[in-house]
Amino acid sequence: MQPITYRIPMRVRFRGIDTRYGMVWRGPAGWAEWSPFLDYGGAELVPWLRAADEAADVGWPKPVRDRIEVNATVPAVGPDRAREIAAGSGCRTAKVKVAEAGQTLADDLARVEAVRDALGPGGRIRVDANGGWSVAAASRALRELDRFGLEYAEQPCRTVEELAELRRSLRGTGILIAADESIRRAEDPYRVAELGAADIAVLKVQPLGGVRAALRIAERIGLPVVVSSALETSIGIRAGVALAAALPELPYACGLNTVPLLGDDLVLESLVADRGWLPVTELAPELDRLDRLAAAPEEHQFWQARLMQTRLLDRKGSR
Ligand SMILES: O=C(O)CCC(=O)c1ccccc1C(=O)O
Ligand SMILES: [Mg+2]
Repeated sequence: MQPITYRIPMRVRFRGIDTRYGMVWRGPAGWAEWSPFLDYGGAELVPWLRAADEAADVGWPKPVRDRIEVNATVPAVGPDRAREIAAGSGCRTAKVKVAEAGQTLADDLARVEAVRDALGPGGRIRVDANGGWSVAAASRALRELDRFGLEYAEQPCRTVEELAELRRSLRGTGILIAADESIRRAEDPYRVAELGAADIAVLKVQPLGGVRAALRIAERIGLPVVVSSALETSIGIRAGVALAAALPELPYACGLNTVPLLGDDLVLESLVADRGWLPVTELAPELDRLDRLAAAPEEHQFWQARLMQTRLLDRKGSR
């Protein structure tokens, strides 16, 4: 079938995005989503396309579990909204965005404190700085935030070298480091492990080229893995669920509960956590939702051209 372009407003602005766009189509094996962010381009889009082709043409590897524990995702909002999101999610684990441009450590401390209050002492809190801190700023901020008990800090600094330096400086504090951008936007995802830059690897299906490609990285990287979303609709989240379901070990909750950040969804039974868990089940878009959420004709034309260019790059690269 011809790919359809969707357009879904975000409920909360996230990563500078307030409208999410992407394409979905059905192939012999099932439904696929291709939704590279608009700030990605060129050859960077090829793995995102391979992930969609896998979903449409091949389907999922064999699952070893039938449900996936997930974290609530708390954007860089004020403490009251943060408390509501964490408490309302039903999850035992929350991931809190920190180091947002224009905000201060005091904002991060208030947000994390509110989330600790919502989850209680048995809850787990991880923070994600998206590379927003220098080594010195991260070292100070993480020690202060750890008053509220941190499970780990995701991408506290931008580069692999900085992560390695920070991780050495935090030795003895028990604060763990997870790498996200240093894996998904890196030439070489294994440098993180080679340089001792992280304790945990965050893996996302679309930027890494599909479920099987991510499984191979998980196997080689030798670190515990957290599967996380790229803000997809339930169709794309299903691929993350397939990866999480197929990993031999899954010691941490996954970052796959991001459908609540979208204002709408393409399926009727959305992949939204029920008491902290996502089921491993099949799903398909509803035709009237595809109609209602269809992007404007000029937006669809842009995405068709983007898809065609990426297919050409994919063929060139694999020759
Ligand atoms: O991990 C989660 O809880 C949600 C996924 C998430 O945070 C995310 C979603 C889209 C783009 C980047 C990120 C990120 O982890 O930085
Ligand atoms: Mg991240």
